Amino acid sequence: MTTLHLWLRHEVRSTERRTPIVPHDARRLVADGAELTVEESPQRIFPAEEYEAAGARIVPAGSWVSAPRDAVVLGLKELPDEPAELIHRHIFFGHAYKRQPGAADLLRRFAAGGGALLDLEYLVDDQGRRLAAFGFWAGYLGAALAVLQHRGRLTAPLRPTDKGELDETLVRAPGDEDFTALVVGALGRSGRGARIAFTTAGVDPTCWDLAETRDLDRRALLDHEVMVNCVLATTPVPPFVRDEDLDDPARRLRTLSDVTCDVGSPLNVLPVYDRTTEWTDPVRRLRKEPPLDLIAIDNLPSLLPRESSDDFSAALLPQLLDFAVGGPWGRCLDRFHQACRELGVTEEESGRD
Ligand SMILES: NC(=O)c1ccc[n+]([C@@H]2O[C@H](COP(=O)([O-])OP(=O)(O)OC[C@H]3O[C@@H](n4cnc5c(N)ncnc54)[C@H](O)[C@@H]3O)[C@@H](O)[C@H]2O)c1
Repeated sequence: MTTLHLWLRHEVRSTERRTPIVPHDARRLVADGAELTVEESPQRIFPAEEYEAAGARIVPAGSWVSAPRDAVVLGLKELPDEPAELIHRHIFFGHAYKRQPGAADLLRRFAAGGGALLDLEYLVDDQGRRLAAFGFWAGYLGAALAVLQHRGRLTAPLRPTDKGELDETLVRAPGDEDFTALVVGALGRSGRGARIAFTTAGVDPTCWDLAETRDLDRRALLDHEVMVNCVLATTPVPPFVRDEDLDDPARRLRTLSDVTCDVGSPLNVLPVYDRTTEWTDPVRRLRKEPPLDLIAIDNLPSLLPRESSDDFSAALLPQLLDFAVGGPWGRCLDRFHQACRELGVTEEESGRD
């Protein structure tokens, strides 16, 4: 059996402090016989020294481009624009299989170099269930920001924090008024996170999932003052909120937090806005009268980099310890080849399969 050589890369996005493997789990990989190389990274929440103490070799940021060809490069988010040809197997969220902008260009780089994308979004068990995901903390933060906004306590710009500090701001203070809240997609990962954040804030939300939206009671939805959308839509459904609902004088909804952020997609259940909000400006007023504020941040878990990395890494570790040709990684590779075919990207014979 060949030894896995895993190469943890630096993230190019400067606000990305998360990591897919934390030092504690790096130690397990090394103990299991994996060779682990870790790039220095100024913003990663865990310093390189902790990986070194776990048995990893430390190398400069971005040096994966000259890593041995058999190294598997591990990251979370986008690669830099260079090199044009990608010769390695890369594990990260490629966001390239739903015809996103730049998808074909990325796949072409892999095809040109004979490398492959093992997309973390498509690392699934034999039932198709995701094996490692950040959803819980996305929902937790989506609900937490909605509570803070609704109570007039959200300050911008947002900055990464830890759960203890965040929870202190969530605890109900004297003078905080009761409000009604709704979590849609409540049975999923992010829905669970949202429910727990509401509980921390002393709010008992209404919880809806597929059964409750099948015959949507939009009036009941609009009667909630705060709504957090956590659905993972796979087929188009009637929108939960429409433009005309925003103009409805009877609407009680004041704060809308969209964790799903499917803006622009045909599957979008909240087609009432056209762009996400940012850490610098997390809230956008959609209507003045009655007021409605939107929060739609698409990188929520990065606001709790330590907790979200710990959870993600714990889920990914067993898969890395069993990095085999078939199984979940085989399915990832099949999905990569399928995406190349769908986008008309011709792969060279890489002899990798
Ligand atoms: N904003 C962010 O930073 C961020 C981060 C991670 C994930 N996400 C997104 O959050 C969404 C949810 O992710 P997840 O990991 O919680 O998914 P999940 O699959 O664990 O849960 C989704 C839930 O939505 C429910 N659902 C689907 N369609 C529904 C409908 N029409 N009505 C009611 N419920 C419905 C499902 O039954 C399920 O319980 C995804 O779109 C994901 O991409 C956003």
